Amino acid sequence: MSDGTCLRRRKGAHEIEPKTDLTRWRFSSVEGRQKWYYVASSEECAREQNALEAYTLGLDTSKFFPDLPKASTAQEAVQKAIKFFSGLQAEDGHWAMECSGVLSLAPAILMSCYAAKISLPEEVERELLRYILSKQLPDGGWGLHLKEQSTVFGTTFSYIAMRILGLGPDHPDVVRARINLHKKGGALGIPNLGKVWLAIMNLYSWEGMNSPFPELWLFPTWLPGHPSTYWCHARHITLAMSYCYATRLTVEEDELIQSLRQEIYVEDFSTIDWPAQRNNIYEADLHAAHSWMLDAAFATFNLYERYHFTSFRKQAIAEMYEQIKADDIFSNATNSSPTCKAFHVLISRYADGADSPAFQEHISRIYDYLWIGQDGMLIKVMGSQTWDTSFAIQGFLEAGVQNNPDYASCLKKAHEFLKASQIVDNPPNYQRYYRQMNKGGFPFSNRENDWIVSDCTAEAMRTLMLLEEKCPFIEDHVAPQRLFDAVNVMLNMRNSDGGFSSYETRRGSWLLEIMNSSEIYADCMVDHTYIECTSSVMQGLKHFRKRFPNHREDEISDTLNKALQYCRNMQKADGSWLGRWGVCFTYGTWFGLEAFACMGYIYRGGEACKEVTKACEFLVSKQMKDGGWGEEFESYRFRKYIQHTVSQIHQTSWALLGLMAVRYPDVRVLERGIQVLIDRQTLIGEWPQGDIATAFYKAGTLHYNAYRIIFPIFALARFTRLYPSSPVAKELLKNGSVHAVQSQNGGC
Ligand SMILES: CC(C)=CCC[C@@H](C)[C@H]1CC[C@@]2(C)C3=C(CC[C@]12C)[C@@]1(C)CC[C@H](O)C(C)(C)[C@@H]1CC3
Repeated sequence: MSDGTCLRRRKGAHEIEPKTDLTRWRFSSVEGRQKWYYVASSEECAREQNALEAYTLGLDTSKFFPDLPKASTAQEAVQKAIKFFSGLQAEDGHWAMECSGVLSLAPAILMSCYAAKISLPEEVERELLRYILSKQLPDGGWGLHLKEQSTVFGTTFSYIAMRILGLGPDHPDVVRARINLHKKGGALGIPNLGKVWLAIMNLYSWEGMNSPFPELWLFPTWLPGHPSTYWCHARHITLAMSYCYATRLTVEEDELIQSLRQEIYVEDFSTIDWPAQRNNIYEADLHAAHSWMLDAAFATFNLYERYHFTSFRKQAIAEMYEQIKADDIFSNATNSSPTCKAFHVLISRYADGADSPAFQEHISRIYDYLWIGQDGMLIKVMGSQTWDTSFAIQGFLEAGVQNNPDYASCLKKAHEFLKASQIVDNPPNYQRYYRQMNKGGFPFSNRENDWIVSDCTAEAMRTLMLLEEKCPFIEDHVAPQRLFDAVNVMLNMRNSDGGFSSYETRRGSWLLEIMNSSEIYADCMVDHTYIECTSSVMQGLKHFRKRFPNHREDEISDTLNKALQYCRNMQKADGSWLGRWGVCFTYGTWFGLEAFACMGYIYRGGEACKEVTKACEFLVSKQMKDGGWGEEFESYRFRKYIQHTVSQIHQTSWALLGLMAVRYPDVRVLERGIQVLIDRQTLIGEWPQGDIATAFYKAGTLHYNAYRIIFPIFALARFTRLYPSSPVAKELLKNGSVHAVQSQNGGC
């Protein structure tokens, strides 16, 4: 795939006509809680659509963002981009941009709503259908993510979703999908997570599943393989699936279900040998095969299942319910991920009752995950509110917008938002629920979600500090105690190898990966240590130490030194680092270089330490003919750099940011990259959508709509600040000599 058009199937957004009047959609957000709603045609729209709404929906935005002359320098380009992007800031100060790409999420929510008898507004349903149809592959099927070939999982889920949304079995797209599914042998080859949803929908027998052994939740935590040692996402998905399995939560049979039983299988439903399907997974769906140890464990669990003790089972159900409820309460029913959210909504309906406040709260929180983009409505993989806002502001400040009074209110609002995103207290009795202290941390999305991430904490804390240092007009500063809390939480997240994981400290060992039963994702059982998280925490702590040199001084120094050693240990022989949350070596190497830069390891007098030199050599060796960088998302799966055919805006920005962080001395290299960013900027000041920016767990990809804007802003701004005399930076100095301005304080 060359240019990212894969993100839009059917040759473009507008090939599938919108199913609602797009001008009637409105967006609201309070402290990052996002909500799209439709103003019925019988009602008066209380206000005109704003720039964010019109832009997100793909409507005409010329009255907000008129075409401007093409920028000829980095400075012009960055000013233009900031003017544009500040126009998209939401009313509560954050940037609300799509973070999407997991195609099973909307079908799962739809099945949950179907089973829990929740009716979504008609307009929401119509736009959900548009999105699903827009992602149908030419062969009639769907993958699990935007770059995947069609699979049984993707196709079965989208098929059921289309039927729930009202398309009949003879609709041409449904027919195409069915033919595709039948060619794959029907829905029986669906992986584990899919089997659970089919069983809930009464389309599959619980007998056809390997037992997840729900009693595991009653075992002591020191037992190897206890769920408390899993990565939080693996833990919570296992929890929800085990609860549904243990209670055999199943929707009543109705006409649609009877019909679906005929449609999604090749064989007669009543003749299927269910136990024989437990390990039946279609080849293209399988990304993490069972180990023999897992198969042996399943054989034991399945045997136990036949004779299990009812009293143990009851206790296990009660324990799992308590764990599930705790997450509902802590996360305000948004849960750790939308995958869990779909389960929890349904569990709440069955366990708490249709009229319970808990269930009603769950329904209202479905809207927190709904997002309408140019291809219709989808379920976000998470909101990226805090993350995107932190990087947007870092770029803005690097560009010096604090000196322009026009942006004062934008910066103030962002400051307010970030302040409001910090978690102010630990959840009650959190250790009981295998959580870690989170007081002072920041989430990826917004405070109400309650799940903090190490790098989101570091980036948000640093951004808040930068805002307060650079903007005299921001007076309502964060109390130092809140910054101390952020530092406490980060120090509490140190791993023994010196690095940092994402949500919690690393608990299980690599051995746990052998027991990965997800079948669709690899490397997802443990919260491993990541270069990105480690580097962000280092930059955050380094910045903090400048202002509070005596606060937990020894621990911070020790943490920084050990973290740097971790970075050294993780560097590959070719100088790169493997990034896990962005594609891939380019992303990882950017963070690796920032880590070294913030510790003062930059080029001086044309020389740098060997780690920095090698990393720069690696990046420079990957610079493409046009001056940009481009790496295929498959690099992560194959663990080697795979060259893209087209340079990508986000990767060009990451590579440039890394090189500039360490003051790479050959400015020509930087200028060529910067020129790509200038040339590709559109007339309104944004950049066109490129290829996918994130690959995770070896078999997932994510689409971040903000990355093609925030990272070029950051790179252009850093270039303009560091190399003002480059002819590519500023018009005024066009004839000046080209040299780097060495700064003493590294990239932080
Ligand atoms: C089908 C399934 C399992 C869906 C759930 C997906 C979530 C578990 C994924 C989606 C987005 C995701 C990849 C993300 C992250 C963790 C796992 C997430 C939440 C984190 C927070 C990890 C730390 C990273 O540095 C960064 C902050 C970039 C990402 C953001 C997205």
